[in-house]
Amino acid sequence: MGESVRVMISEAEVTKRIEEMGREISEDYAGKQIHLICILKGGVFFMCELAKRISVPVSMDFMSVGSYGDGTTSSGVVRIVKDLDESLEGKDVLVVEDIIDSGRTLYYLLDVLKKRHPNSMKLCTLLDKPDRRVRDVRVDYVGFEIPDEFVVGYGLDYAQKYRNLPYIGIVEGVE
Ligand SMILES: O=P(O)(O)OC[C@H]1O[C@H](OP(=O)(O)OP(=O)(O)O)[C@H](O)[C@@H]1O
Ligand code: HPA
Ligand SMILES: [Mg+2]
Repeated sequence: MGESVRVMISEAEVTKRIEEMGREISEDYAGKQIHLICILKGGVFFMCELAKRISVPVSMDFMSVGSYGDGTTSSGVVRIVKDLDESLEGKDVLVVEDIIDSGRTLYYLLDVLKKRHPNSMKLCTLLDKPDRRVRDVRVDYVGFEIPDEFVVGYGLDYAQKYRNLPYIGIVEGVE
């Protein structure tokens, strides 16, 4: 059987939820500036859509942390592929992710970022897959809680494919 993608969360549903999250975040950070940190590559679509719906001033930086390679399970070894350009000293940092799955990526990353003395640090993810958690990570903003399925689209890949799908889908017909 060939590989195919079935829609799990439609483009309209994702857009509506991101609008709500943008409003909630803007209220919570009223009077402040948010330093958004995008975790590449998966976080990029969500971060762009979210940033457009935040009404307080934002600055942005990008970091790439890899552990999945081309498979559907994490290797468990997290490494920084590209570090941030700017210091976090005194900033109100909001880390933006596409998905929290085992929690390994964020567990490692939050530990690294906390040591850089931000004024505050919160975590925002489009998708949360709690059934697969092996590391405890406190998430402040969650778009959707999803079941234990390997998903693609909206930044999420399977072997680097499908990131550009405008919805969240389930890959079928793969190991
Ligand atoms: O909670 P975890 O089990 O650690 O999984 C979540 C992480 O894995 C994916 O990134 P990946 O390492 O595949 O890099 P990518 O964003 O470039 O695809 C995803 O974008 C998250 O960053
Ligand atoms: O379900 C997933 N899909 C794509 N990439 C991922 N990285 C962690 N979990 C996933
Ligand atoms: Mg990936």
